[in-house]
Amino acid sequence: MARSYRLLLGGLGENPDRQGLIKTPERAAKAMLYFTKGYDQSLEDVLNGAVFDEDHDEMVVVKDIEMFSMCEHHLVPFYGKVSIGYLPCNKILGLSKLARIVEIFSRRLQVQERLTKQIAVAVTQAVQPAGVAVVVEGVHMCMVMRGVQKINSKTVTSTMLGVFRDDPKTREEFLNLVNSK
Ligand SMILES: Nc1nc2c(ncn2[C@@H]2O[C@H](COP(=O)(O)OP(=O)(O)OP(=O)(O)O)[C@@H](O)[C@H]2O)c(=O)[nH]1
Ligand SMILES: [Zn+2]
Repeated sequence: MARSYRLLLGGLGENPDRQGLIKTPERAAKAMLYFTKGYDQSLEDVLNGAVFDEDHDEMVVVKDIEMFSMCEHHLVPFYGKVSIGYLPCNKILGLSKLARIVEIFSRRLQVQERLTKQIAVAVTQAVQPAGVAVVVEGVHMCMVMRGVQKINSKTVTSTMLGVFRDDPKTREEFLNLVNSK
């Protein structure tokens, strides 16, 4: 990867051997590997056994989880926040694990729609709840810094599984909780 970044600097007409750029290919490769570290993570590792038996069947919502991802079309960032709700079926998940699940799938080359669905499916796999809801609000730098340059645009995507898909009241309760201050 560092060799590729060196070529890229040449392609920009830069001198990769000038002082400020000598270590840039290694730095950039390291940064890109960090932005995509989710490829090396599995759901099982991240859960670390933090699934607990609990007689709780009311909605759990963790909202406004920060998310940084990389647009797979332009290799520039998109970022925003993720809200996750689930309706437990006698099993709950360590709360931090919801944020860690966001990390597994956001730290990859992504489109926001797939990211949203992958998070919902992972929560389902982790605790087999009665339903899962995920809403992602993202700002895409490919639409801000280039292209159509719409600096205030936000993209909202959602995935509703189980009761959140089938029951409008459950979905509404989730959306009210997510949209409340
Ligand atoms: N659905 C979806 N599209 C995305 C996402 N991120 C970027 N895109 C879009 O991917 C598309 C790629 O379109 P192309 O026409 O091949 O590329 P482009 O010429 O750079 O397009 P413009 O961005 O319109 O200038 C663009 O419409 C982007 O807005 C995403 O997360 N989801
Ligand atoms: Zn893009």
